[in-house]
Amino acid sequence: MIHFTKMQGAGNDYIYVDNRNGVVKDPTQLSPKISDRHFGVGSDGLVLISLSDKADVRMRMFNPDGSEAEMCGNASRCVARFAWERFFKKAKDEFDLETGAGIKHIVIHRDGENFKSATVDMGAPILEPAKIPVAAETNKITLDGCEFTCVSMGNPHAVTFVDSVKTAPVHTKGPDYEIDSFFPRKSNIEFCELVDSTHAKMRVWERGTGETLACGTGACATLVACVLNGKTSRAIDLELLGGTLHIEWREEDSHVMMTGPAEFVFEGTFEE
Ligand SMILES: N[C@H](CCC[C@H](N)C(=O)O)C(=O)O
Repeated sequence: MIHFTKMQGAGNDYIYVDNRNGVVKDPTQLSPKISDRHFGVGSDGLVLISLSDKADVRMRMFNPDGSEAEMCGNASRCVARFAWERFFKKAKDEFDLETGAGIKHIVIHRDGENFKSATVDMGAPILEPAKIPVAAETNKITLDGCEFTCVSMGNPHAVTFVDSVKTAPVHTKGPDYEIDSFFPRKSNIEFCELVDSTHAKMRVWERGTGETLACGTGACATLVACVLNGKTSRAIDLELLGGTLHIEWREEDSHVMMTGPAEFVFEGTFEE
């Protein structure tokens, strides 16, 4: 019997398990079962929360196909709120989170005793093709005649610009692009529609998942692609199907800052 907490960040919903006592033995097996929206609890994946010897708290994120992602932006805000309320009892508003893509600094924005939002320092984007990874000389590739800008936020992303996210081929092309031979570790695929220099919209086909209502790392990768292609300023509000994230790519240290919501939905127990 596993006690879990369902949370969502901009509609990207995960199952969170306090795994400080190691109750989850095999997350690659558990994630597909518990994430199934008909035979399980239903979610975009499974997140294990535990203590860390390098930071204040640790997270590991598993896609519904059982694969582990190096980093997960929306989940990092939800883990931040979970730890802020349940581990730290709201005693500290800044702390560090250990992830598969390194230590991330968290700032909780509160209104008195109430959570408002969280800002995650997502670190610097990785643009070197071999480290994204993308099998190309540069981080710009052409797939199906469309140009993609490839960016890693610890996990791989490929961003293309479309006239309208409504008509973007998320489901018709996303699955093929995800596993294209350009991407040795597959890729998350983002379709971005520009609004103006400080606003854009994005839909995403996520590696190991399918379309989600939001992707935090994908939002960061999208902002980086917008700036690299001269499309927007370095700070934008990015509208996703499930909500809006504020993303800024700082000049001084090249870190990408992501701010957005994190909500509890329900508690439950799951028979493995
Ligand atoms: N939704 C997550 C990204 C999960 C990425 C995962 N699908 C991968 O394999 O990289 C986010 O908010 O960043």
